[in-house]
Amino acid sequence: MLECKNLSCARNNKVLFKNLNFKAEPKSKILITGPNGSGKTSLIRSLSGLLPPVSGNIRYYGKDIYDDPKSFISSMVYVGHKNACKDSLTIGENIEFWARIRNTRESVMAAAYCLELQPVFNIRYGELSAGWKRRVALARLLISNANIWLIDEPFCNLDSTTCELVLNLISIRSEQNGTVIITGHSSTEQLFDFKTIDIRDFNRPLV
Ligand SMILES: Nc1ncnc2c1ncn2[C@@H]1O[C@H](COP(=O)(O)OP(=O)(O)OP(=O)(O)O)[C@@H](O)[C@H]1O
Repeated sequence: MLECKNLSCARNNKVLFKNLNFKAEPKSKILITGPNGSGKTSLIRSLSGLLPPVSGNIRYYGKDIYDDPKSFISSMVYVGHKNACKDSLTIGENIEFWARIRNTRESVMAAAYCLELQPVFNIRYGELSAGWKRRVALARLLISNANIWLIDEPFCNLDSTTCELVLNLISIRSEQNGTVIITGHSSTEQLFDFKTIDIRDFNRPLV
């Protein structure tokens, strides 16, 4: 279980949120929401171990993730705003690159299949449209074997059919004892079964 206790975050001396508490159990899906600039990306980066909070802590099964980052990192996968792919490599080569890091090369074709990437598998990433690029980035989730998926705006640039596809993959991950935390600007009908954390509920000034 991932647990945030009294989490506070500031950027450029501006408090984004304060005393944020939540528990993310296995088999859960959580949506972090709020307006532009409210701190959704900052929160999900904190949860991924990339942005230490100003105060409070994030524990994974009781251990502070910033005390033992190595063991936490192997349990989670983070897909940020940026797709983190190389333009000059093909889709297959990009996915294989991540799979080598995770030691999961056998899952490359399955990941490509789940995200229906076969038609572009041998095309260079730099030549793809924004939506296809996002699909490639999301393949990182599937080659990770991680229990916790942290995804910053997963549906950015995706058409409605692909959104459905990704929502299905998220549901399967959570049903298989996973925890999926995503960010988005608002809750929609499609996300009705996500628990929502609205950053605005925690953005009172620090005193
Ligand atoms: N690397 C950074 N250095 C300094 N300040 C930053 C940095 N990244 C973000 N900020 C500031 O932190 C605040 C929150 O940004 P953040 O990206 O977390 O918000 P957000 O809710 O995800 O926004 P959006 O919906 O626009 O993506 C903003 O005021 C932003 O300017």
